[in-house]
Amino acid sequence: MIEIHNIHKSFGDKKVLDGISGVFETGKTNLLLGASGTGKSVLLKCIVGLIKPDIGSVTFDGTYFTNNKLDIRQEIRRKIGMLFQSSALFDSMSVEQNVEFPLKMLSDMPKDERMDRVNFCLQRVGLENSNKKMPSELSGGMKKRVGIARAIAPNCTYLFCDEPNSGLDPLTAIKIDELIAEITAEYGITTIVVTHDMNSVIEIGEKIMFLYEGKKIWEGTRDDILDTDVRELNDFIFANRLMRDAKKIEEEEEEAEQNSQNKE
Ligand SMILES: Nc1ncnc2c1ncn2[C@@H]1O[C@H](COP(=O)(O)OP(=O)(O)OP(=O)(O)O)[C@@H](O)[C@H]1O
Repeated sequence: MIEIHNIHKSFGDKKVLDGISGVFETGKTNLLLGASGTGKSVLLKCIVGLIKPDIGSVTFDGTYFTNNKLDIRQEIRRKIGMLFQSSALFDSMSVEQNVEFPLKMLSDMPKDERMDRVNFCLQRVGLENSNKKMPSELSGGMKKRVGIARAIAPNCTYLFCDEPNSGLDPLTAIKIDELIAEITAEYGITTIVVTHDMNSVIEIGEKIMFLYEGKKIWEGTRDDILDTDVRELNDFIFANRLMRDAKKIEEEEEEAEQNSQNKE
């Protein structure tokens, strides 16, 4: 479980995060949702320690991260897997070498064990026959899969994904979302996904935190998001025509059910 407490961050006189607190649960895909520029990526960077918050703290499974001693922060960092928006694969390395890279850097595993782990992770993401391929030979979806395999290779406890399905077609995007959610549940990882994609919310939003102008103004699950009465969240959700149609169908079904109950 990751807990954040009263996170504030400004750049000059621009306030980006304004006192955000919350809990990201273990074994769940926790979504950080919000429109462009609301501070999602800055919050993610504060959590992983790439940006230091001005005020506030982050705790990983009860251990303070922010402002703690370097060795303790390094130990937590070793448990973090990151999936970047662009996949960020090393172009000059094969698929296998990309996935092996964090094991070489972060562990003293012998070569044969490393290769077992690489093969296991590639198989888990559905890329068992792609070891020797170069990133330039891969589709966008395959690159994301390699990125996921690389993130989980060192047995991460925490997984951070910054807009993991950006640039993918809708079907591939859903597959990547599902893969992240499956791996999260299977290995009991605490996963945080930054997104502004309502499809992701519907597919994998077990726990959602909605940010608006640097504040958390709503949290809940995909099951209750359509019934929210928070105006800013409603505006965000129903800017999408498909979501407006889904809501209309839901209301019509409820009305029909009500009518039939009244008749009985
Ligand atoms: N290093 C920085 N220096 C100054 N301003 C920054 C810095 N990083 C982010 N910002 C500003 O903070 C605000 C929030 O940015 P952030 O990237 O967190 O938004 P976001 O919600 O992730 O948006 P998007 O969905 O478009 O990625 C933006 O106005 C951005 O310009």
